[in-house]
Amino acid sequence: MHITKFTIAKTRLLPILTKTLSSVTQSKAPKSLSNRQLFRQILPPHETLREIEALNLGKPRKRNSSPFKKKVNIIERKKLERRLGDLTLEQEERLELPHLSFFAGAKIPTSFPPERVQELCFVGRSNVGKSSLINALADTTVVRTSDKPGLTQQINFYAAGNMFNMVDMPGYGFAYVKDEERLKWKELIETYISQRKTLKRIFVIIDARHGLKIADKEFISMLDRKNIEFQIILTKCDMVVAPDLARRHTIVKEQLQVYKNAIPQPMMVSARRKAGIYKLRKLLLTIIGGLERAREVANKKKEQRLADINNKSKTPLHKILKKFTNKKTPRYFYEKRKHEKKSLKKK
Ligand SMILES: Nc1nc2c(ncn2[C@@H]2O[C@H](COP(=O)(O)OP(=O)(O)OP(=O)(O)O)[C@@H](O)[C@H]2O)c(=O)[nH]1
Ligand SMILES: [Mg+2]
Repeated sequence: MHITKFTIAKTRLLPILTKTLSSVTQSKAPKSLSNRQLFRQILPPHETLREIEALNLGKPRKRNSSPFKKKVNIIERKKLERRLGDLTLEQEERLELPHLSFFAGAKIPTSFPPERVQELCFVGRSNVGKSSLINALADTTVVRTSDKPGLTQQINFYAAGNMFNMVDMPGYGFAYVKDEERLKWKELIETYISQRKTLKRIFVIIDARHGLKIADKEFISMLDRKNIEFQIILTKCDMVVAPDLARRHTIVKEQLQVYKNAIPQPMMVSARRKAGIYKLRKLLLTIIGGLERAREVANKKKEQRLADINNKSKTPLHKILKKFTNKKTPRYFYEKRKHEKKSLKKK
C-alpha cells in the first residue's frame, strides 16, 4: 500500500470520528468515507448549536445591508429559534474584569513572583491565541501579541487589580525553536503548574479550526498523570462556520472523556470578535470568588450610564442646536428632529 501523509492522518482520525459518529448518530460510519465527509455527518447537540448562535460565535456571515436581506435574516433567525429553542436564553451578563497590568516575567522558576493572590493560567500551542485571549478578557492591549508563533518566551504575570493574576505562558510544541529552548520552556511550564499553590485553574487553549493536536494530547496527558484539573477553551471560533464549530466542540468533548481531570465542558470564544468573552469572564470571576463584586461594579456603571443619558436629554433644545446654528447643516435638522421625536415620546 502507498502510504501518504493523508493516509496517516486518516488512520489517526478515523477511530475518533467513528466513535463520535456512532455515539451521536447511533450508526456505524462506512469506512470508504473521507475524513471531511465523516466530520460533516456528525450531528451536534441542539444546545451547542444554540450557544453558538446566541453568543454570535462561528464565522460571520456576509454582511446583509439591504432591507430585504435584513428581513430574510429575521425570518431565518425565527426558523432557527423554532428548531433550537429560545436564543435569548444564553444572554450574557456584561461583567468587567479589573484593570490589567504586567508585573513580572520569569524565564526560570526562581524568578516566579511570591504567591500572594489567586492565579489563572493560559497555556497552549504557539500562536493559538493565548495572549490575545487575555487581552480580550481584560479589555486591554497590555499583552503583546503577534501573527508569528513564539512571541511569548517567558511566563508573564499580569495583575487584575488586586483581585487575581492572569498568567500568560509560552507556547508548547513550537517547531521553529531549538530543541534545548523548547525543553527549557516545557520544564518551566511544568514546574509552574505543579508547584504553584495559588494556581486556581489551568485553561488549555485550542484552535477551534484544528481541535486537539498531538502536542495538546501530550500536555493534557501530563496534567492528568499529575492529577491537575484543567479546562479546554476553543478559540478563533470566528474562523469556523457555525455547524463545523459545533461538530468540533462535540469531538473535543468526546475526546476529553478519557482524561479524568478534564472539566467536561469546553468553552468557545473568539478573541478577535469578542464573542463568548462575557461568559468566560463570568466563569473566571466565579472561580476567583469575585462575581458579586464585579456585579456591583457593573450595576453602578449601568446606573451611571442611565443617569448620563437622562441628563443629556434634559439639555434644552437651544443649547443642543447652538453648535449648529451658524450654518443650518443637515446635522442641524437631524438634531432638531431627534429632539422633537424624543419630546413627543415623553408626552
Ligand atoms: N481570527 C482570530 N485570530 C486570532 C484570535 N485570537 C488570536 N488571533 C490571532 O492569532 C495570532 C496569534 O495570537 P497570540 O495571542 O499572539 O498567540 P499566542 O498563543 O500568545 O502565541 P505565542 O505567544 O507565540 O505562543 C495573532 O495574529 C492574533 O491576532 C481569534 O479569536 N480570532
Ligand atoms: Mg503569546
